[in-house]
Amino acid sequence: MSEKIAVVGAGLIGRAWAIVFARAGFDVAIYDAVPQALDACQQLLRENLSDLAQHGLIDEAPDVVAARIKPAASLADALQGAVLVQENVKETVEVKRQIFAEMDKLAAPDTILTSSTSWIPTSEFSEHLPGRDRILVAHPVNPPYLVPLVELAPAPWTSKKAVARAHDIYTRAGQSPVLLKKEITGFLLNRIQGAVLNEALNLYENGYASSEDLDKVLKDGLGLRWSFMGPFETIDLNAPDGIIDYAQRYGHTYRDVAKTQLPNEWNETTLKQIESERRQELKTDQLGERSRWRDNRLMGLVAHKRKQAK
Ligand SMILES: NC(=O)C1=CN([C@@H]2O[C@H](COP(=O)(O)OP(=O)(O)OC[C@H]3O[C@@H](n4cnc5c(N)ncnc54)[C@H](O)[C@@H]3O)[C@@H](O)[C@H]2O)C=CC1
Ligand SMILES: O=C(O)[C@@H](O)C(=O)[C@H](O)[C@@H](O)CO
Repeated sequence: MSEKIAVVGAGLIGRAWAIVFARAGFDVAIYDAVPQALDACQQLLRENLSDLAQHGLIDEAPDVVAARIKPAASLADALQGAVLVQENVKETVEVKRQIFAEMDKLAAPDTILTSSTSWIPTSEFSEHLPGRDRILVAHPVNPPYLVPLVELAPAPWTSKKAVARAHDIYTRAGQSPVLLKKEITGFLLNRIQGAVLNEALNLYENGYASSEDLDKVLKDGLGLRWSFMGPFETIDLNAPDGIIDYAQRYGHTYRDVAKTQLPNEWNETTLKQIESERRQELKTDQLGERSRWRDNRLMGLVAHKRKQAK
């Protein structure tokens, strides 16, 4: 009998996690407090699975994978017999505290409870729970069935055994887990993503470049290299004698420039201006279609990387 994963919250990320685990052979129970969300989920799952199959990114027929994903009538039913629960509900600490208190009561003592939260450290929603030693953040990147990074961010009281078991399950599910050695808001990816967005907003707001050109800096520049190399690997190759040589050549300039890189206020005026420029390129009712375009481009990239790796 296959191991069971419970997915709580059948929205954008919950649905995607269901695909990740079902594709890897786990049985998946998916639950949502809003029945309509569960209904919508089934159709969207089939669309995503069909696209993945077209790019050769699932090894079984879409229907076989879809058959492993079963809606649960209650939270208790979803958690029954699960080895791991992936929570994907609203991004507020209050809702996370509430759902983890419920799940801690319902789940078997050895079930690992994880949150997809984008920013909230585990200790902010697990501290007072009896089963806190089996709770940790497992933050995905959207969509996790294409972007395999998952950030494991335990609280100081999360047991090493729970972290090791979570790491094993995500690895077997085809993900690429990284481990935070201590807690920080936003973990690794969103802090780095935030630093890039912060500087892009500053440069836009102060009239240095258009939003279109700032997007090009990533998609026709940094993003190309970073699609197969990280920042340290990149600079290690950008000076004849590697990273130290690079630092000796440019480190002082990065330090000086950093003093001018101030926190951005994300003010409404700037964001509305960028939004209006985006809406000239893409109407609001085209966002869904564009998301599928993004996923198909990502699928092509992932399929290419898989071929390269063989
Ligand atoms: N959207 C994204 O790109 C990413 C989101 N995340 C995180 O994943 C979590 C979910 O995000 P999305 O899927 O985008 O949100 P969403 O709004 O698409 O889905 C949330 C779902 O949870 C359900 N829900 C709310 N309260 C519930 C409860 N008490 N019990 C069961 N179901 C409940 C809602 O009905 C809804 O279907 C958030 O913590 C978010 O920060 C993480 C990485 C990427
Ligand atoms: O970008 C992503 O996929 C993830 O890092 C997320 O957590 C959210 O979408 C993030 O961008 C917003 O918090």
